[in-house]
Amino acid sequence: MTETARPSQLTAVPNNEGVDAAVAAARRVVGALLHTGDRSPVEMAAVAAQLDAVAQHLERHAPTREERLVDMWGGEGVTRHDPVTGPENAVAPPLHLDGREDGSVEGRVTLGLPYQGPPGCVHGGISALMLDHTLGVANHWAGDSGMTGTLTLRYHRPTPLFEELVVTARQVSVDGRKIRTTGEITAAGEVCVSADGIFVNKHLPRPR
Ligand SMILES: CCCCCCCC/C=C\CCCCCCCC(=O)SCCNC(=O)CCNC(=O)[C@H](O)C(C)(C)COP(=O)(O)OP(=O)(O)OC[C@H]1O[C@@H](n2cnc3c(N)ncnc32)[C@H](O)[C@@H]1OP(=O)(O)O
Repeated sequence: MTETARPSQLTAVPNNEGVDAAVAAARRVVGALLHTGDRSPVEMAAVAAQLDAVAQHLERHAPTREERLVDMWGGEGVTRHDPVTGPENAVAPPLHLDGREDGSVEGRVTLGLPYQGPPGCVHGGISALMLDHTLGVANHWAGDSGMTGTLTLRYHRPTPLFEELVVTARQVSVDGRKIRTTGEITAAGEVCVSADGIFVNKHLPRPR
């Protein structure tokens, strides 16, 4: 058998239509607003009015929050709305994750200005968010999963914006309800952040 692992998609594939397309446009707006700022000839009051009109239109036609929560947690929809990979979530970078035959998961992402912490670098909380989620998905891929109990991070070097990051995670052990999972973010082959997590096998009921 060769070394080549057959990747398996662990994140919802964007539809490029419907809400996914609107969310992709919204992400672009968030990036463009931050990039443009107030030192430009753009009439921001007009931009604000346009965006408010869009928000009002959406809110008028939205189901109740309870209905939407049931919808979100139905079927295989669980990866469509999370804040890391979800194509329906404008806050998500989004990171795309694949499962590997060796039991690990891997994703690639390039982050822009909305995720900045130190100058030109990724905010540490964003790195923590991506690692928490990726470790959680690695647990699903391995077969035993749970909620994050303790997540320990080591920030080895600043994580660059505008460069491809590789986020990886793997389940290390299962001891009763306690699951140990590790992961890291690398840039150009160098480890920027490493994570060591204890997850506890517990799942909250899905809204019905
Ligand atoms: C295209 C389709 C693809 C399909 C495939 C899709 C796959 C992917 C799908 C979906 C991926 C989703 C990925 C999500 C990832 C993100 C995860 C989160 O963000 S979770 C939110 C943050 N975490 C919380 O809010 C927890 C809050 N805390 C609690 O609820 C409890 O404290 C909990 C559950 C952590 C523990 O409570 P107890 O009562 O169940 O635990 P006790 O019975 O006391 O302890 C059991 C054992 O665990 C240890 N333990 C308990 N708490 C611990 C802790 N906080 N840290 C470490 N160990 C702990 C204890 O020492 C004990 O160990 P001893 O058996 O004695 O050895």
